[in-house]
Amino acid sequence: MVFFAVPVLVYTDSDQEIVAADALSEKTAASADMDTVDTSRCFIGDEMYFYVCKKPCTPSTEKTDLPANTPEHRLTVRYFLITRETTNHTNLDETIILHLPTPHGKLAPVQSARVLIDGPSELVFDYLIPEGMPVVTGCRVRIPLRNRDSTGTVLDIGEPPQTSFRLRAISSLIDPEPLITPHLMKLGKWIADYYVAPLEMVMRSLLPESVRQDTHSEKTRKVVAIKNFPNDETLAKLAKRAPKQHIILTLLKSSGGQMALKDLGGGSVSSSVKSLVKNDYVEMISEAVRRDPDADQEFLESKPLPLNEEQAEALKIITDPEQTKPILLHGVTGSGKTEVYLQAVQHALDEGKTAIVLIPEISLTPQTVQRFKSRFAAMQDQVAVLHSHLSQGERFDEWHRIRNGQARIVIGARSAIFAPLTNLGIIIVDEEHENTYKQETAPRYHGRDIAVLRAHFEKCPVVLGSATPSLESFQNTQSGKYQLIRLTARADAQTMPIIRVLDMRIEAQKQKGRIAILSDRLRASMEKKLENGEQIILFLNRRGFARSLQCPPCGHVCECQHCAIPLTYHRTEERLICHMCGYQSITPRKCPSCGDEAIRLQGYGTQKVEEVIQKVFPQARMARIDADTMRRKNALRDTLNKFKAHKIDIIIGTQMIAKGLHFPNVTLVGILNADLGLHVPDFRAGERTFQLLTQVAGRAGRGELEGEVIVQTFTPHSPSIQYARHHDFDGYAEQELQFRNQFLYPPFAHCALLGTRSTHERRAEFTLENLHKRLSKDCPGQIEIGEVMPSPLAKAHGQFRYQLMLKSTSARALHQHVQRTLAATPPPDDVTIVFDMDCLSFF
Ligand SMILES: Nc1ncnc2c1ncn2[C@@H]1O[C@H](COP(=O)(O)OP(=O)(O)OP(=O)(O)O)[C@@H](O)[C@H]1O
Ligand SMILES: [Zn+2]
Repeated sequence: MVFFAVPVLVYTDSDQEIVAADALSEKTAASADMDTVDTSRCFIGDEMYFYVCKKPCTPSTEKTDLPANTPEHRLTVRYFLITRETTNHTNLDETIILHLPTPHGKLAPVQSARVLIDGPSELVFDYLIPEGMPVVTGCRVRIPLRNRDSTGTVLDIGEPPQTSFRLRAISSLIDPEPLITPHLMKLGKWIADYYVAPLEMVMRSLLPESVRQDTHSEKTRKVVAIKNFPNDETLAKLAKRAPKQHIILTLLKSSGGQMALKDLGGGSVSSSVKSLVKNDYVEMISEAVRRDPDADQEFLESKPLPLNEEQAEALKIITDPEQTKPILLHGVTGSGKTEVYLQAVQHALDEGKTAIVLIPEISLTPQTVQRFKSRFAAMQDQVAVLHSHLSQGERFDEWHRIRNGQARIVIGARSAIFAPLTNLGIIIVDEEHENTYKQETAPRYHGRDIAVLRAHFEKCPVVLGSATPSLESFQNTQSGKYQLIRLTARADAQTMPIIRVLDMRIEAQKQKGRIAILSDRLRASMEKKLENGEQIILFLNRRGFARSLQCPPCGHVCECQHCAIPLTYHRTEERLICHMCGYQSITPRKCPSCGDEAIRLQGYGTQKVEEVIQKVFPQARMARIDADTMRRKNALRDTLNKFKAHKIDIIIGTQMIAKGLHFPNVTLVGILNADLGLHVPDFRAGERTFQLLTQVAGRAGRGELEGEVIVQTFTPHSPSIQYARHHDFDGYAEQELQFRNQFLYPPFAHCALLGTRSTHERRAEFTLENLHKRLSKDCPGQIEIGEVMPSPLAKAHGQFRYQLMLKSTSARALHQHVQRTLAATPPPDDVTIVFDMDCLSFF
C-alpha cells in the first residue's frame, strides 16, 4: 500500500501529549480530524510528529490558526514534516523540515544540539534547543541528564535526529558567547579523528579546566571613590571630629577621586570608610583586576632592528598576501629569526589582526618570552602568555582576555595553539623541530601540525622556524607543500663556532677502559676560558631507561639487522630487543666487532659531572640545570639571569639549556657524551643528535668573542656528528632522508604506537595480542603491523606496558583502521589502551 504523508501541525500540552492536530493543506483538510489520521502509523519521536495518511495530498506552508478554544499556555506548536510520495514511510532521508510560525508569531526553527557531556565517559546526546535560545556550536550549556543537571559543550547543531524516544531540551546557556570559535571546533573534531582520541578529551585541551568549570571567576578588588565631596565647612568639622575620615577624603581627592581600599590602608581604615559611605561622601566599588603572571617583571620597550638583506627578504615573503603555503624558516643559530618573527607579528597587528607564537616549552625559553614582552612593552595588556605554571586563576584571566579581544598576541607552549583568538593574522612556531610540541598524553596531537592546520582553516600565514628543521617539515619543502626561506649567516656578522670532535675511544685507552667524563682537551680548554673570565656551558644529554650496549675501545653498538636502530638491553629477560620490529638476540659477553670484553652499558648523569667539575675546578662558580634542580617555579629564569650577569662561570645542563639562549660571553660549549642520544632505539636518534649538537653549539660565540665547541664521542665517524661539525644541514638531511626512505620511516610513512597498560602483566599482553590479531584481519594493504613486545619502559607507575608499532604510507588508512578495530574490541576494565599517531617517542 502506498502511504502519503500529511503535513500536520500538532498541538501538545505541557506533558507533550497530543491534544490536537491540524492538517496544513486545504485539500486534505478532512484529515485534520484525528480520526482520519492513521495514528497507528505515527512516528512520534520526541519532537517529530509524522502522520501518515492514505490519501494523496499537497502540502502547503500556509499558516493555520490555532483552535480558538484551546488555552494558549497549554499549547506547544511543533513543526511538521512533509515527505514526498513514498512507498517506504520510514525513509526519512528526504524529509524537509519547514519552520512554522509559533503562536507568538515568531519563526521557530526546530533544531537540536549535539552535546558533549562533561565527564570522563565521553557521552554525546542530542538536546532540543528551546525557542529563542541563541545556542551555537561551541557554546557551553546546562542540560538534564537522567535525573540530575549536567553541563556540556555543543558540538553541532542541526535538524533533530529521528529517535524513538523523546528529546529533552537544553536548560540554559552557561556563557552568552561560545567559548570555542567555529574554527577551533573544526580543529577539535579533526584532532579527535586523526589521533583517535575521544572528543571529550580533545575538548579538555581546547578549553582549560578553569574556564570550563564556571567556578572560577574574575578577581576583584575594592575601590573607594568619592561620591559627594563635602563642602569646606563639613570638611573642617570632620578634620576635628574624625581626622581619619578627613585624611581619607583628602587622599582620594588628590589621587583623582578614587583609590584601592588596600592602598588606603585596608582593614585599618575600614570603619572610617564605612562611616564615609554611610554619609554618602564616598562609595565602594568592586573592580575586576587581572592576575598578571609577570607582574613582578618590568619590560623595557625594544625597538625593531633594521633587518639585514636575508631577514628583509624573509619578512617580505611571510607578509606577502599571495603567499598561501606554510613557510619553513630555516635560519642558522643566531641568524635573527626572532627579529623576523617580531616584525611579522607587528605586521599582523598593524593590519588589525591577532597572532599566536608557539615556543617549545615556556619555562625553558624565558628569553624568547622576554624578547616578545619587551618588543610589545607599549601594549603589554595585549600580550597574553599561556603556560603550565599559571595558576587556575591566572589561566582563567588570560583566557578570557583572549576570548574577549583584549589580548591580541598569545605566546605559549603547544596548547596555546587553541587560544580562542579571532581574526588571526599569523601563527609562528619557533623551534619547530622540538619534540615538546607533541603531547605525550591523549589527545596526542602535534602542536606544529595543528598550527599548520589552524592556519589553513583561518587562512593566515604560518611560519615554522628552526636552525635544524625536522625532516618532516624539510621534506614538505622539497615536495613543494611548504615554502622554504633561509637565513644563512649570523645576524651580527659573527662567524659560526668551531666544532672539535674528540674521539673518546682514545681517551678510554688512556684511562684503561674506564669511561672518562672530561677529556684532557676539554679540561685544558675550560681552564683557559676560566682564566680569561669567559663562560662555559657543559651539556649532557642523559636518557634514563633505554640503554644500548656500547664497546668503549671500538665504539661498536649492537643494532637490529632489519631496522638499523640500536637494540635495547632488557634486564629482566637478559636480552637485546629491537623496538621497531621485536627482533631479539642474546646479550654478547664480548664485543661482536673487536672481541673486547669491556662492552658495557653507558651511563653517568649530570650530578656525577657536577661532582667531577667541582673537584677539578674548585674555584669556579657553577650551576646545574636539569629536571631535578629546576623544580621551583622561575628557578630556570633566575639561574639564567644569574648566568647572564656573570655570577656563574659554568652551567652543567641537559636539554633544558639547548634552546634559544643568547649569552654573548659564552665561548666554550662542551658536549660530554654525544653518543647518549645517538644510540637509543629510535630511528630519529641521529636526527635528534644532529639537532642537539647544532643547537647547543649555537650557544657558543654569540658575542664579540669567538666560540669553541668540543664534542666528546665514541663514534666520531657518525654522520650526525660529522655534518653538525660542518654546519651542514642540507648534507645531513640528504643522507638521512635516504635512510628514512629505504626503511620506510617518516617522513615517507606514518608511524604509530599502539600500547596496553595494566597492573596485570598477562592481561596487558593478551589484550594487545588480541588487538594484533584483529588488526591483522582485513588489514588495508598499506599498513605494516609489528609484533607485540614489552615497552622499553616495561613497567611504570605500577603498570606493565606492552606495545606494537604500526607503519603506513597512508595516515588515513592507519588511523581509520585502528579506530574501527578499537571500537569493535573494547579492552577489559583493568587494561588501558594507548594510541600514539605519528609517535615521536617509542617508550
Ligand atoms: N638585523 C639585525 N641587526 C643586528 N642585530 C640583529 C639583527 N637581527 C638579530 N640581531 C641580533 O642577533 C642576535 C641573534 O638573533 P636571534 O636570537 O634572533 O637569532 P635566532 O635565529 O633566533 O637564534 P637561535 O636560533 O639561536 O635562537 C640577537 O642578539 C639579535 O638581537
Ligand atoms: Zn628491528
